[in-house]
Amino acid sequence: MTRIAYLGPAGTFTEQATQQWAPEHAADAWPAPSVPAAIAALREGRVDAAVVPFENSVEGSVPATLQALLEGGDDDGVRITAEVHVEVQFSLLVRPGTQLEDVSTVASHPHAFAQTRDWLTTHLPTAQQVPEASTARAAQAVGEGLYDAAVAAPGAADAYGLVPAVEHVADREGAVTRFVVLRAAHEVPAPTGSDRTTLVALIWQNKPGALLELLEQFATRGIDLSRLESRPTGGGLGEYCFWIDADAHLAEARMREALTGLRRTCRGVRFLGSYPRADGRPAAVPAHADDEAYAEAQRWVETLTGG
Ligand SMILES: O=C(O)C(=O)C[C@]1(C(=O)O)C=C[C@@H](O)C=C1
Repeated sequence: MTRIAYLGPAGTFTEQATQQWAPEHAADAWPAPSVPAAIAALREGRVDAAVVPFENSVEGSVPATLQALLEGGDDDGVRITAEVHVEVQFSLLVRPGTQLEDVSTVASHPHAFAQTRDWLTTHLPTAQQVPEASTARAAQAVGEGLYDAAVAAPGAADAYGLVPAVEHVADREGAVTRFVVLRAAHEVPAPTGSDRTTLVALIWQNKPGALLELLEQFATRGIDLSRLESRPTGGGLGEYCFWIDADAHLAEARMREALTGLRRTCRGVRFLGSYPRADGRPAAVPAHADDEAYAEAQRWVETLTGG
């Protein structure tokens, strides 16, 4: 039995991701009130896995998740072990009988507001927007009479006795949110040939070429990057760290070499996991960068002293 924490309450997109990832355990999963609470439950051993939102194809990364992951210090053993993609659709949910013209307060998750901004500006220009911890928490609060409407997943309506006033309120159809499954104790799943590694690198400030040097660690080893994002460290204006998704696995020689290069040249490196890609796209490994090429080169170096 795998005990899972997810960003709750019931009816979030994160719950959908949990059902997709572990259908057999999802019914018993714990709906955490926030992303930090889900990750804290994992760190404290109260659950075996935590499912949290990571980034969205329209609005980008989820700051609460990135921040909570970094709070683990140098290495608390928390690892991303899987990713799940969920297509997100939004409805405007209300209590039965509420008309659109009666709506003066709308609640939702900030990422959901960002994805329905144009619709809300056009159709509810004077309504007050209230951020909540999740879309389902917003729907629950509407059910409790705290707000008039919630922007949430269509499926959240049933859980809280609501009905859709309007369906499909997203500004862009086909948006996808990427969720990650976290586990503790340094767990790294075996390579599959379609893997990603997530890292955070802190470069030396005011060092010309520091970012180029960071990128070179991957480029010279034939590793494709699928994501590179600079985010403030919180330590002062102008202090940034880089979030990196690299298309390679820790078990591969090219990735291990890149990590040693980062360790030597950066101010700090945080390894957050190697795990299978949700889309299953096979990694393109140049011939000069596969494990055999590294092994052959190593054997050659050893012959140089006549050994
Ligand atoms: O509030 C939810 O339902 C969530 O699962 C969180 C979340 C997010 O953090 O981006 C997930 C998907 C949507 O993009 C909006 C909200």
